[in-house]
Amino acid sequence: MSQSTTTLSALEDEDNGNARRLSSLRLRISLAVPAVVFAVVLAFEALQLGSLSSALGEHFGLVVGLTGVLSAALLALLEHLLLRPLRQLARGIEALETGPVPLVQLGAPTDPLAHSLTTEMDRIRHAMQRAQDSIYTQDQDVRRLQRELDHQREALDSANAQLAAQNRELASLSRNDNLTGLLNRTAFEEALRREFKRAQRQRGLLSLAVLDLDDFKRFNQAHGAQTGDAALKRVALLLAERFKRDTDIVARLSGEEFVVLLPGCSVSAAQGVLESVRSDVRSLRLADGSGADETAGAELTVSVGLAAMSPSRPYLSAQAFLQAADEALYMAKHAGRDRLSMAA
Ligand SMILES: Nc1nc2c(ncn2[C@@H]2O[C@H](COP(=O)(O)OP(=O)(O)OP(=O)(O)O)[C@@H](O)[C@H]2O)c(=O)[nH]1
Repeated sequence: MSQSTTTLSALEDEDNGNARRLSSLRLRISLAVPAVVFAVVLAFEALQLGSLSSALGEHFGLVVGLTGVLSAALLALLEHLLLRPLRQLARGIEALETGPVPLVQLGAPTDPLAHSLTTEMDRIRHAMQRAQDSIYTQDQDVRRLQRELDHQREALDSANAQLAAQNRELASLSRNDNLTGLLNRTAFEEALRREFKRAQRQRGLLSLAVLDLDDFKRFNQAHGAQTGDAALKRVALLLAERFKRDTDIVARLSGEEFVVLLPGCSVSAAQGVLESVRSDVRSLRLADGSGADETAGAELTVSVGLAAMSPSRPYLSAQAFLQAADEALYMAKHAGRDRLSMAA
């Protein structure tokens, strides 16, 4: 059985129950009223005429008559004042669910009570309709707000994604050198601290080379700053190509100074690769913007200071390690440039 059928039959049951209760009420009033009236009349007669038995005997007919008349009057009064308005009220409430309440449904149009009830029912119905409209409007508002919220959430997500991308770019910018794209000094120092600690802990090998282009001031003056920039980029590319293991770190420390950090690399292996890098730099022919053949371009050399850390050659700190490589570079410069010097 469907739910609507069940609801309908429940409503019908309720209507039948109400009708039964109304009939029962009417029956009880019909019995109670004559009994009460009869008792009142008897009491009155007894008071007036002395004893109850003589009163009953002599005025029985009169008492019955009076009781009947009074009962009928009282019943008519109850019907008019109580039962009929109750029925009209019930019908009115039922009618509220379906629409406007017609006057005929509640009673004669001329009946002031029925008219007043109809008016009240209409007012209640209108109030309920307004409340329903208001709930509908609020529901629409909530749905609209929900949609707006969804849009704003999407916009926020997209803004967050953009922000994350910009942050990544910013982080990359703050870790990379603008001209060459290599790691900058900040990123290098971070890596040096990390790799130094690791080598210390694991008693591993760590090689560190500082490379500085020779007489770069003169190079710039002779060929122009643009050619100088191109030379820096070319050397950076060369280093990146030579040191491409995952663990290798190549950075530009400043102007014409580069650094290479090689975890797990022995001093002899590092020395071999760095010597070949030095030779490659000397072989570079950089166009100087004069339009001449590139092979006849500007010549460049590099000096290298190399320090190597191992269990037999420990350093006290990362800073001391870097300083050792710097001192080796100074020696290479002092010895005439275009060479590699080992840290003492
Ligand atoms: N083109 C160019 N030049 C730079 C850049 N950064 C630094 N320089 C120049 O590099 C030159 C470095 O000069 P110095 O410190 O005297 O060193 P050097 O001339 O190479 O001499 P040594 O290092 O002793 O061989 C300066 O003239 C700087 O202007 C850069 O990004 N681009």
